[in-house]
Amino acid sequence: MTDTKHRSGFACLVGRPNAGKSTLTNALVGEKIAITSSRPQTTRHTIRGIVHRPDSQLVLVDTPGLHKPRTLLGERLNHLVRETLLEVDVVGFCLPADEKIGPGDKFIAAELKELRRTPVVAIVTKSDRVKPETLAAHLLDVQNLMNEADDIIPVSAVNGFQVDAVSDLLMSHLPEGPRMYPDDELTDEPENVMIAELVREAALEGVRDELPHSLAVVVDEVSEREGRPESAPLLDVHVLLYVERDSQKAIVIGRGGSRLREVGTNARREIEALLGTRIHLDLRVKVAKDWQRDPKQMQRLGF
Ligand SMILES: Nc1nc2c(ncn2[C@@H]2O[C@H](COP(=O)(O)OP(=O)(O)OP(=O)(O)O)[C@@H](O)[C@H]2O)c(=O)[nH]1
Repeated sequence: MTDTKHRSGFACLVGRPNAGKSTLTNALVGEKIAITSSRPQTTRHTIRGIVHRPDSQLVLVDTPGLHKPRTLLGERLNHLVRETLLEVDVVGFCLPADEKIGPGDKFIAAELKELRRTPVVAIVTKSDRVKPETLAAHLLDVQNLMNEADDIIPVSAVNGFQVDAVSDLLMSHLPEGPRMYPDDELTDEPENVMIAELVREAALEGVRDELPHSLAVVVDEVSEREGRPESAPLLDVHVLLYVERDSQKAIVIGRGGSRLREVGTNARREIEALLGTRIHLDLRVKVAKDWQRDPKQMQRLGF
């Protein structure tokens, strides 16, 4: 390549719930920062990961699933997604290889066509889940869905197939520009938001009901424990989990508090890895009635 100019800019991944956006973000960035879960729609906050190369820097904005709004929360998410789409240099449209193109994908494709100026790369995710001939047929379907000028690329975030190629392709659409972040920066998401996401992820694990939409997690306070030796600091992290109904509170807490203890243990491990220091994690579950439909409560909970 003769082009040695440095490039930098923003990309965001869109796609219907469960399309593999968070997992791909992690694979591109190479460290766990976005939250993955087998439940749809767990990524509420815009989380940025940064891919560093000697000649380019790609800032990834991981957006919540673009979908038809069901509640006030859904409407706000979509507004956030649209704003993000207009601000970035390139959009990666994730379509899982193991599912046929559906109304959700068509809805997003139509939204993307409205963008006009922003280039779109169609990323066919989870390619490890299908046979080559199924993948080939799927790529043709995706091509028919997209504009002629759009790039199409298959990838697997799980076995690493073409992950670097996806970075290259996204980076090729970035404008010339200097580095925007230091090399060791992986995300500029405030730590508290990441802590809240890790607790949320742990609390949703294995819960087989409508909880995902009803659980909001807020970090109340983080403080350094006094009187600890300098070589072994301890952080006290107080986190509030808001649910909408008493019945959901019971689910989160579990019999005799057993489930909440397990959530705490799992989340603590992740948060300690994130912060690189030992923590004491204090979890409280509260009921905020119908918070999803109440703009004031939503604001308080950070939406
Ligand atoms: N086999 C395989 N599974 C994948 C791959 N990428 C994602 N998955 C799985 O697909 C599921 C959904 O992945 P996520 O990354 O959470 O999807 P998402 O699009 O961020 O989902 P939302 O947050 O709901 O919008 C998870 O169970 C992942 O483990 C892949 O490349 N191969």
